[in-house]
Amino acid sequence: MILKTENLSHRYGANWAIRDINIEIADNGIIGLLGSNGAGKSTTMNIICGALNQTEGNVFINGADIRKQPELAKQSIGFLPQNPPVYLDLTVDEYLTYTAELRKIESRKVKAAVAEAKEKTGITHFSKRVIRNLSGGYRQRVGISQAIIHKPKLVVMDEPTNGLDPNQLIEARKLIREIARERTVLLSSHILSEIHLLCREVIMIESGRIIFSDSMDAFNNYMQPQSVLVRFANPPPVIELQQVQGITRAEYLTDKQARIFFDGEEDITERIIVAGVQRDWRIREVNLEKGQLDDIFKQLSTQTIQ
Ligand SMILES: Nc1ncnc2c1ncn2[C@@H]1O[C@H](COP(=O)(O)OP(=O)(O)OP(=O)(O)O)[C@@H](O)[C@H]1O
Repeated sequence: MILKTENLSHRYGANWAIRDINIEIADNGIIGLLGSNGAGKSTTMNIICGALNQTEGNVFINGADIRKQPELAKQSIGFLPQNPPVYLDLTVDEYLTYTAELRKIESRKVKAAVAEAKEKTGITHFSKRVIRNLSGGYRQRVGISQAIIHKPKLVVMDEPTNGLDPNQLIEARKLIREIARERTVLLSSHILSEIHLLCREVIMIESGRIIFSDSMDAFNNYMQPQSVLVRFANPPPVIELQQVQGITRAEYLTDKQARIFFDGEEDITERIIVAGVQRDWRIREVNLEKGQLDDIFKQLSTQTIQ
C-alpha cells in the first residue's frame, strides 16, 4: 500500500477541518482530491506529507507511519505544496542541490539526481537561471523537480494547475502524466474538469469529510445524460410528451423549448423524434444535456454516497 490514512482528523483550535479521512492507494497513476475551497484538501495533504501534525488518526506511507518513522516515510513521498517552496535568489541548480541534500541523498549521487530531476521536468536549459527570473510555469517545474528528486513512490501536489495560463496548463498536465507513469500522484483541485482530465480515481472531500471515493469511470456514471432540450415549432402539451416511453417529466423553458427528463433510455432522442413526426410537433432542435459538472458537484456535496 503506497498510502493509507486511518480516520485522519484535524482541528484548528475548536474547529474540525477534516474528520475521519480514510484513503487507501495501492497502485500507480493519478488520484484526484477534489473539493471546494476550504473543504480540507490542503490540511489533508499537509498531514500526509508530514508538514502538519494531525489531531487524530494515522498516516502510513509505503507502510511507514509518518509520525513514528518520519524519515523512513518521507523517503517515499515528495510534496509540491500550494505555494512551491522555491528560493527565488538561488539558481535552479543551487536550489535543487540544496533540496537533494535535505532529502539526504548521498553526496556523490546529488549531481546525478539533480540532473535527472531537471531532465524529467524539462528545465535543464535553465540550470544556471536564478529562480526569480523564471516564469510561473517554470518555477512550478522547479517545484516539481524538488518533489521527485529522491524518486519517491508517491508525489503529493496541492493544486498544481492553479493559476497557470492555458499553455502552461497543457504542459503541466503533460508533465504530471509523465511523472505518474512510474509512481503515484495524489493531486488536489477545486476544478472538476481538471480532475476529470487527469485522474484515474477521484476522492471528493467536502466540509472535511469524504463524500465520494471511486474510479473516474464510476464518477462518470453520475454524468450520464438525464435530460434533453427540445425546441418545437408546434409544441405539444406536457402531458402529451409524458406519454412517450422513458420520459419521466417535462417542463417548458420558453413557449417553444422544453426540458425533458428521462430515465435510463439510451434511444430517447429517437423516440422523441419518432413521436414528434407522428404527432406533428415539428421538432427543430434536440440537444442531450449531460449532467453539468457543477450540478454533480452540488448533488454529491449534499449527500453522502460512500
Ligand atoms: N492555520 C489554520 N488555522 C485555522 N483554520 C484553518 C487553518 N488552515 C485551514 N483552516 C481552516 O480549515 C478548513 C480547511 O482548510 P484547507 O486549507 O485544508 O482547505 P482546502 O480544501 O485546501 O481549501 P483551499 O483550496 O482554499 O486551500 C477551512 O475551513 C479553513 O478555514
